[in-house]
Amino acid sequence: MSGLIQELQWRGLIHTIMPGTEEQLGKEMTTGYCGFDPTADSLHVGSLVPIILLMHMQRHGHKPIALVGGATGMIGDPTGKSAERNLLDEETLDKFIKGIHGQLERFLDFDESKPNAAVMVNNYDWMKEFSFIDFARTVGKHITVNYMMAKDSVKSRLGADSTVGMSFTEFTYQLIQGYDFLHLYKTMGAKLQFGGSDQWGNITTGTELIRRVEQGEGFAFTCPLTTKADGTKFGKSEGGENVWLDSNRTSPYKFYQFWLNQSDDDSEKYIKIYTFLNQNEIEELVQKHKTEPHLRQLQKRLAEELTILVHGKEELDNAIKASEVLFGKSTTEDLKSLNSNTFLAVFEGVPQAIISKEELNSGINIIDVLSEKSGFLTSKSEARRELKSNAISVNKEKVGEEFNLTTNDLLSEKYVLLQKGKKNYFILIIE
Ligand SMILES: N[C@@H](Cc1ccc(O)cc1)C(=O)O
Repeated sequence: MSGLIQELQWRGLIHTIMPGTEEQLGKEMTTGYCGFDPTADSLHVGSLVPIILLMHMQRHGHKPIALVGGATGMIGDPTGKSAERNLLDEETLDKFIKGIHGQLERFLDFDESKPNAAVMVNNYDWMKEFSFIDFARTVGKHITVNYMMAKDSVKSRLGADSTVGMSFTEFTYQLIQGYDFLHLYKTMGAKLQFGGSDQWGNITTGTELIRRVEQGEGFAFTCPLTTKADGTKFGKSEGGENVWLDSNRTSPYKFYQFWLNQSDDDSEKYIKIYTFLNQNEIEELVQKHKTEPHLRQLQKRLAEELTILVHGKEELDNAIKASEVLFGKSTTEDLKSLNSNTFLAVFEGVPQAIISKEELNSGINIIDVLSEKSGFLTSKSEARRELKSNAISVNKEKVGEEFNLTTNDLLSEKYVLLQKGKKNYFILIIE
């Protein structure tokens, strides 16, 4: 039961903590919650820390509630935003809620026979029947505008340097999140809320409401927002795209690579934050890493643990296999085992040409394939020369001048991988 805060502290997961929170957690099984607004149909790596916090809670015997913000998603959290956001339409929101719900489910234990079974709620369920008049009378009356205006999320939009101002809609956001905490306190006995450090303002509006309406006490802590040693933004791939938890948006291979590419400094910090390895295991790993940094053991372990956590063991194995394909240690069989998404992710940026299926049916000689059909090599004579010197592979297998490419050579029924020497790749897409 106890020890949760201590553990979060050495992992670097505590930013601010409300007095009494550690005592509360040491005293009894505590119900605590964290909310996720549906701003896309998938969560991205930025949401992993709150998810992991929910998991730590449950591992320490407390009861986690994951809240999906169906109602708050309709308003839009102004926290950290310098300008008013566009409202999402209901159909889009519905899709987003479903996506996020399905993802959160995977990380927690919902087995109701256990006292600390996780629970998933959607704040739309209690907000949808709340009339404006009721809300204004029963919630709004307890919080002054002066109090609300003192929050950073509001202050930054009222100052002289803000040209955009803030709508009444976004201004009310903190009251809705605050009411969630009050509602969960009353109906499910939730005494704790946590989130990223930027959520402190919204969370304390909740503890304030609990105090004023119920004469009760709510507790809270926040975790630091993940930063990178080089100052760039955490959560983007090499190409600058978001790294999502949904494998259709970010392939497990890319996800694996994202963690593998972290710097030494960052991975030393992240291994504590993002994995469940204990202090001894981590210290040992860090020591090993310091003596042989070129082996990138920290990065590898980080990438392994997270890929398993988010995508499972099978996808981790695929991701490792895919990573080896690019570095030449793999066979045709390994290449064939990649699914189409992973194949494209591994060979992202490799030049491509399209060939029609009919043409391939009767077979095309490799010299033509390499030269005029693809443009991979500049001429037939260059193709002959490279083939003679044994430099050309098709799907990782060396071929000679007599080789004919046919539909039997397709990977994922669609691709052929051409290679000259070690590192020059070319992809044929057959349509
Ligand atoms: N405001 C939180 C999400 C949230 C919504 C409702 C809550 O009750 C709690 C948290 C965020 O943007 O990350």
